[in-house]
Amino acid sequence: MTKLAVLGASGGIGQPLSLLLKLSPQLTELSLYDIRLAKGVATDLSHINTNVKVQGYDKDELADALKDTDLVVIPAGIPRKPGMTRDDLFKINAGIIRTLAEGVASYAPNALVLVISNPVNSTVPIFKEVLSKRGVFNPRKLFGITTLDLVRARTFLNGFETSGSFQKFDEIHVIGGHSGNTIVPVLSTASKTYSKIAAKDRDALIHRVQFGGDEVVKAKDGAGSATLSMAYSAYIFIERLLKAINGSSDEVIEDTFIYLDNSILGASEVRRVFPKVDFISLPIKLGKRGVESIDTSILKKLDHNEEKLLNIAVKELNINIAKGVNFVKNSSKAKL
Ligand SMILES: NC(=O)c1ccc[n+]([C@@H]2O[C@H](COP(=O)([O-])OP(=O)(O)OC[C@H]3O[C@@H](n4cnc5c(N)ncnc54)[C@H](O)[C@@H]3O)[C@@H](O)[C@H]2O)c1
Ligand SMILES: O=C(O)C[C@H](O)C(=O)O
Repeated sequence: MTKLAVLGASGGIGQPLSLLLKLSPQLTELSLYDIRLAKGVATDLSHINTNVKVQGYDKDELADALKDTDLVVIPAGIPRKPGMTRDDLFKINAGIIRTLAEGVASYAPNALVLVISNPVNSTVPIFKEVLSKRGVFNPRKLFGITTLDLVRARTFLNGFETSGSFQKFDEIHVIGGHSGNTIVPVLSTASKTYSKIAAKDRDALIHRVQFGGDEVVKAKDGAGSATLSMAYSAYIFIERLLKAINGSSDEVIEDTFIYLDNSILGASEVRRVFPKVDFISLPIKLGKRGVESIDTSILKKLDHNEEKLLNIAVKELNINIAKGVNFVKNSSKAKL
């Protein structure tokens, strides 16, 4: 029995993600929550003859929506319009995430939590701060979803859009954070494909992965950002995480944004390289408890350019993280 709640289930990401989750062979129950339309989306999906039971919940039913959930995935919040950065979403999304984190702390304190809402570099720290304040933070169970960056890197590197051919993926990762310069594609490990690309094309490829979100925002022309590719990315991450928590004997490693708690194997090694960073996306070994350990071997595999990009990323990341942490600290002070 595995129950998953989607918070923000009626949105551009929430709806296709809920559809994919309704097809999941590893879930038994799906709880759809939104401030609008969740019951409609749930009723629609409930007519599909798969084994996942679906229930919708209205604005004032967060407690019921979260009851007995094993996983909570959060795409609630506003998306970008052309000309905006992800950080511009902070003003509105920070408050939404804080409210939902309070809900999770009260009604699903043991659930695994997967945050999609932007700016991820700040919303995940907000979530952590709220759970910590409430005494229920478990560093093995909180994830920022950065899978879309990896999906883009795999697509652009292999020229899938133009060739349309499906090849076996090269061993690549995307580390750092989830916005512009904080996104660090590690493509040099894909030796066969990457070495064939000329240096100027490599720079263009890296830039395209870092700023791929802008392409979609521009093409949607004010109607939002990536939704379908994001739903796909969240779904593949969730399926991998479910496989790991269900005790798969295969090794499950995924790039995801986590808190570097000292109890996690590999965290102190990352902190030796980047003493100030508290959250970062790296290849994470997943297991029954959620985060098992950090695969730090990636840090030794970077080429000179990737090392340079990671140093730039970490500086910006630290600013984004501090913004999230201070938001919760300052709002707690304001309440005193
Ligand atoms: N992590 C990533 O890689 C990634 C990728 C794409 C988009 N995003 C982010 O995901 C978020 C959602 O994007 P979207 O395109 O689905 O937006 P959307 O506006 O289409 O949907 C957001 C949904 O959240 C709901 N919502 C708002 N406040 C809520 C609350 N307090 N509780 C529950 N639901 C609430 C809205 O009613 C809406 O249905 C944005 O912040 C976007 O930037 C992240
Ligand atoms: O670009 C955005 O604002 C949405 C998302 O973070 C993306 O990478 O597509």
